[in-house]
Amino acid sequence: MTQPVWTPPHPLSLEWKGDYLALLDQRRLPAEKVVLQITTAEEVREAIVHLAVRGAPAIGIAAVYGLYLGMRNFQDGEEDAFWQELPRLVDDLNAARPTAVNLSWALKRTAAKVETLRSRSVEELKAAILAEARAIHREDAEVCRRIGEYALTLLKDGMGILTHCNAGGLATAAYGTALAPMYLAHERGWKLKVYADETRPVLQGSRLTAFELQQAGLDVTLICDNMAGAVMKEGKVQVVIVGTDRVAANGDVANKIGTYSVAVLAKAHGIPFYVAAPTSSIDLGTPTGAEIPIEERAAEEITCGFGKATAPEGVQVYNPAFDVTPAEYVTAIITENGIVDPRDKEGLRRVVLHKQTIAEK
Ligand SMILES: CSC[C@@H](O)[C@@H](O)C(=O)COP(=O)(O)O
Repeated sequence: MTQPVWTPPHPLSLEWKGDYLALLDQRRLPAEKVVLQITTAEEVREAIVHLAVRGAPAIGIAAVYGLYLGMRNFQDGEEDAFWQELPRLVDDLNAARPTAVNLSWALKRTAAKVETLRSRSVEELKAAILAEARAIHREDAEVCRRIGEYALTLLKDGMGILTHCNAGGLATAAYGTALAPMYLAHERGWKLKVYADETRPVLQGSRLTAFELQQAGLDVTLICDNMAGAVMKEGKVQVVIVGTDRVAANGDVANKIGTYSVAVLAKAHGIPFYVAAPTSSIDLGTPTGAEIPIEERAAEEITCGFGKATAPEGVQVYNPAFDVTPAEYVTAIITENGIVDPRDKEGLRRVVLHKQTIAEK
C-alpha cells in the first residue's frame, strides 16, 4: 500500500480477526457500537440481507470472507466435495442483495482465482480464498483514498456539499467513496460544510453519514430528504457527491432511493452532481440502467420503521431500495483511475480496463 490508511474515529465496518469476521452492526448505530463475531457463511449472508453490513464495497468484502468461512471446514482429500460446494455457496452469498454489483464482482473474482488452482490441495485452495478476501479488503481502502484524491480536485475550500445515503467509511474498508474527499479535505485543514440527507426509510444518512462525519470532527448538518431542494435554492450547496451500487455501460447510475430526485434538483439549480464509484461498481455487462435489478424491501421499513407504526395497518406500500439516475444528470463519475464523463462509453471502459491492468501485475 502506498499511503498510510486513515483510522476512522469509530470502529471499522469490518475486520478480519484471524478466525472470525468482526462486523460493526450498522443497524444499531448511532446509539450503540455493537461488534458481531461472525463465524459462518450463513451469518454473513444474514448480516448482508438484514443490513448489519451494507454499502456496496463493504458487502462485497464481507461476502468473500463469508465464502472462506463456509469452505474452511473442508479437509485435504475432500476435493470433490469442495468443488461441488464452492459454486453453490458463491450463488447463495450472491443472492443476498441484487443491486450492488460489487457483491458479485468480489465473489466472481475470488472464484476465478481459486479456479486457476484446480490441481491444488484443499488446504491451498482455502488459503487462496482467504488471501483474495484480504487483498480485496486491503485494495478497497487504497481505491477509496484514490477516489478521494481525484474528487478533491473538483472541490474548493469553503464549499457546501450535499450527499445522500452513506457512502462513507462505514460502507467501505476505509474513507468511503463519496465521503473520501471530505475526509481528505478535513485532513488538509479545509472547511467544508456538508449537508447529509436523512435518507428514508432506514436513515443511512442520519444514522451513519451524520454520525461518522460528526465523529471525525467535520461540519455536518442533517436535513430531511424533502429539504434538499430548499437548501439548494438558498444557495447553501455548491456540489452534490453520492456513491453508487452499480453504473451501467451507458453511464446510468443506481444508488439509494432518492438519489434520482437529488440529481434532478441539482440540475434544476445548476449544481454539479458527481458520483464516486470504484471501478468494481461499473458493470459493463449491464447495457443501461433499465437492466439493473432493483431490490424491493419489506413494507415494514416504511410503515413501522424503528418499531413505531407510522401508517395505517394493511396499507399498500412500494419500497424500492434504489433508483436509477440517467447518465444525462451525472456531471462526472469519479473513480480510482480518474474522472470520466458517464456518457463517454469508451472512457468508462478505459477506467475499468486500467484497473484490470493493475490487478494483473
Ligand atoms: C460506497 S457505498 C455506495 C452505495 O452502496 C450507497 O450509496 C448505498 O446506496 C447503500 O445502500 P444500502 O441499502 O445502505 O446498502
